Amino acid sequence: MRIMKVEQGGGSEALMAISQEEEQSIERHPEPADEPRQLLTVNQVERTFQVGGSPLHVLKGIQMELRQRQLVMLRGRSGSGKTTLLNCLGGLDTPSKGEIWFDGLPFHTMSDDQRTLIRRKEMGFIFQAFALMPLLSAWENVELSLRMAGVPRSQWKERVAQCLELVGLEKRMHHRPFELSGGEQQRVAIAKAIAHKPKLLLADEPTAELDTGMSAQIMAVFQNIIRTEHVTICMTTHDPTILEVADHVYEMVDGKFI
Ligand SMILES: Nc1ncnc2c1ncn2[C@@H]1O[C@H](COP(=O)(O)OP(=O)(O)OP(=O)(O)O)[C@@H](O)[C@H]1O
Repeated sequence: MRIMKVEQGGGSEALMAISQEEEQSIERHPEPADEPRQLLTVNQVERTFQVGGSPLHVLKGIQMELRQRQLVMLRGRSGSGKTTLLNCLGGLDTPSKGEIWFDGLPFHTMSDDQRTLIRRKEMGFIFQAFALMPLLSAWENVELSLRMAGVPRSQWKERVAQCLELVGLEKRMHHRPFELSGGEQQRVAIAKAIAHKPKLLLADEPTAELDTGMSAQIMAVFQNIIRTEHVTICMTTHDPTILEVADHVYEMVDGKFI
């Protein structure tokens, strides 16, 4: 049995026990070598919430796939279900029906602890709930992410410098969030989310608070990290001006893709 730290909303941490047997019981089911490489497959996913005693069907049979090194966008009106889907993809929530396969792992049948383990090692998040720590510098924020992911301390310095450079913040490394612009803060959030070399980066409205110029810069950073870090990015957006850089756009209306 070992004890690990897990993130909670608002950046706080909790201790969670993960048994060795549980770690070992996570079996991957790799795809046959002759098929194209998919990172994530979503099969007929539904998510229903109970609200005031009645069911609210938020996801109504979602079918999608993410391949390695793709930039995929989920677009749709407020309330269409984008965040709910992103939460399911990241294992923060589980579907009521259907399957989610992440890199050969059946996310839909795994325990919360198993999903937490995979999430910490193989996914990065740019969500409000995983926002920057306000009293820590850009450098310390990225370092914290490596500490949380269990990366050996000896690797921190080089990796933090590399990530801040990747997002173009090498000259602002020691600034704290309130000393940075909105776009720069978002770049720290990106550096923090990719520091532990995840396979999948999930971002909920990463350009929502930014003007057109800054949004374009963030998209350029995304394209850069796909090229250099070989990560797959899935993000939600309302912004029609950034859609052209996506490899694929899923349009969501009332819990379904159209
Ligand atoms: N835990 C929950 N319990 C009950 N209803 C929920 C829950 N989470 C989401 N919903 C409902 O599901 C619907 C879709 O919400 P969701 O946040 O996924 O939409 P969205 O497309 O991301 O919207 P926005 O663009 O405004 O963020 C909303 O009507 C919301 O109220």
